[in-house]
Amino acid sequence: QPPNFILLFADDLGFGDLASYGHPSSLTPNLDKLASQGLRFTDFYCTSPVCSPSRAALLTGRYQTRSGVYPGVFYPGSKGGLPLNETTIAEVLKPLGYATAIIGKWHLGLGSDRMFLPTNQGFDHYLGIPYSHDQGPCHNLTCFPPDIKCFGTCDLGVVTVPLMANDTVKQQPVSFPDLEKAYSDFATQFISTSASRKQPFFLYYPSHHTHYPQFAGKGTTGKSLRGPFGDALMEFDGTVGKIMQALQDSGVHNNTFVFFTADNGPELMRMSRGGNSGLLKCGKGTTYEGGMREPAIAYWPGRIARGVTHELASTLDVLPTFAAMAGAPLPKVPLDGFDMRNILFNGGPSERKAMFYYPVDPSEEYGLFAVRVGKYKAHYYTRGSAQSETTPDHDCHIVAFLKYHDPPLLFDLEADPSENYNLATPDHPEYKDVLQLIQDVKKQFEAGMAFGESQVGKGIDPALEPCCNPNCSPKPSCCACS
Ligand SMILES: O=[N+]([O-])c1ccc(O)c(OS(=O)(=O)O)c1
Ligand SMILES: [Mg+2]
Repeated sequence: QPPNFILLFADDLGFGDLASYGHPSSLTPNLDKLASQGLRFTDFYCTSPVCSPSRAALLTGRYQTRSGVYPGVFYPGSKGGLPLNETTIAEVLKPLGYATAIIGKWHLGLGSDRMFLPTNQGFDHYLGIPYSHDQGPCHNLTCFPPDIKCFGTCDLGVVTVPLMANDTVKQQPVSFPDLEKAYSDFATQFISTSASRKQPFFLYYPSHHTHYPQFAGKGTTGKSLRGPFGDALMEFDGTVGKIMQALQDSGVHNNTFVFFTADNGPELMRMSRGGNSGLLKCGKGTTYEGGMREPAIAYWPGRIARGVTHELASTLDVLPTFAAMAGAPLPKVPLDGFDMRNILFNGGPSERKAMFYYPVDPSEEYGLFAVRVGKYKAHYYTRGSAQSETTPDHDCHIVAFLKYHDPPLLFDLEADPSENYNLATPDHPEYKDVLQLIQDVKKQFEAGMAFGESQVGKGIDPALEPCCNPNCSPKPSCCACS
């Protein structure tokens, strides 16, 4: 019986946000149970410091530069999306008879005729918000019951945030306090239905938590020790617990591989309503470790031994690993991911020897901002980000403009994970060969990188914004159905 797959993907959650990664007040008992009984990664990377590119890489096993999902993120009226000729994990598994479903944040485009939505990308079912939930007016919405409004400002001048069921708008604006229960009900139903049919399944749950503005249902509002951020995180953790319980109740928990990680670093600009990157430098929007290194947990009782691994791994490696476990052929295109089974089942070394860091807006002109080979990381370019503002570290801020480093900054990430002590200085001549090795690896990678046409660069057409009553006027404020 081929294994089932559960892929849990948090939004803007930092390396330091989970209790199992050292946060003192987060309440995440279900994720902590996965961490203590599964394999916890300390050196796991996403491919972009923002959402859409990171999700493209997760679902295709290819850098966002190949699929064209850059620069930045998709908007409600974006014309572009994840090209349909890209093969997603769902499209890899479906031919083997898998039932496939996604609940939560898509953020890989809608486009004309909503052609880029999940039901055209290998997913049988979709229930969720097709982009970030701050990409629509939120000032009048309730984020925490009974009537606490969403904090701060969201995007104005576009439709309010819709809940989609497949390619139909089911609710607009979405009811945030009821949303997570809708997701967990859908997830548990999908699991029990697939199990009763003895059909292998793939459930992808890209949660909106803990992206700004935080929200939660009555189950966790005011219940955490960490304020609104902690309540949202606790709700996400609760859904993870319900999914794990559903696997148990359906008797498939011993034949299901559960993998958890997150899309990019925390939005430090939100201060206590933002995530935390632990001892890593900076956060979202930057190619410092805080923007790209993510919490990650692999769980499969009886097959994956509990423990911690320091092996290098990435969201790029999820597709090849799921394919190998299911016995599915790989897409016949250049892939940037590696099969992680040796790490997972044998506690052995990773096939991945390097990690390549692109900024929010990758270009062929500047190329890679940073490269990690083994324990060493070289920064060729550094730049701060508005999304990593308010921290004491000025390198993270928007005024830290693009800076070219020759020689590159060099850090030993085992001795100095916070990237404090640059080794590429005249009084460290012993690192010359390390720098040369990294330079060679960078050159080889970039020689094989062919940039696909920018999908985000295709621009925006307000008529493409999802509206539940399309003939209404005036747009976009008339798009509302309960
Ligand atoms: O980079 N951005 O311009 C951007 C815009 C809106 C978001 O909601 C966002 O957050 S993200 O979607 O989680 O990356 C990022
Ligand atoms: Mg995000």
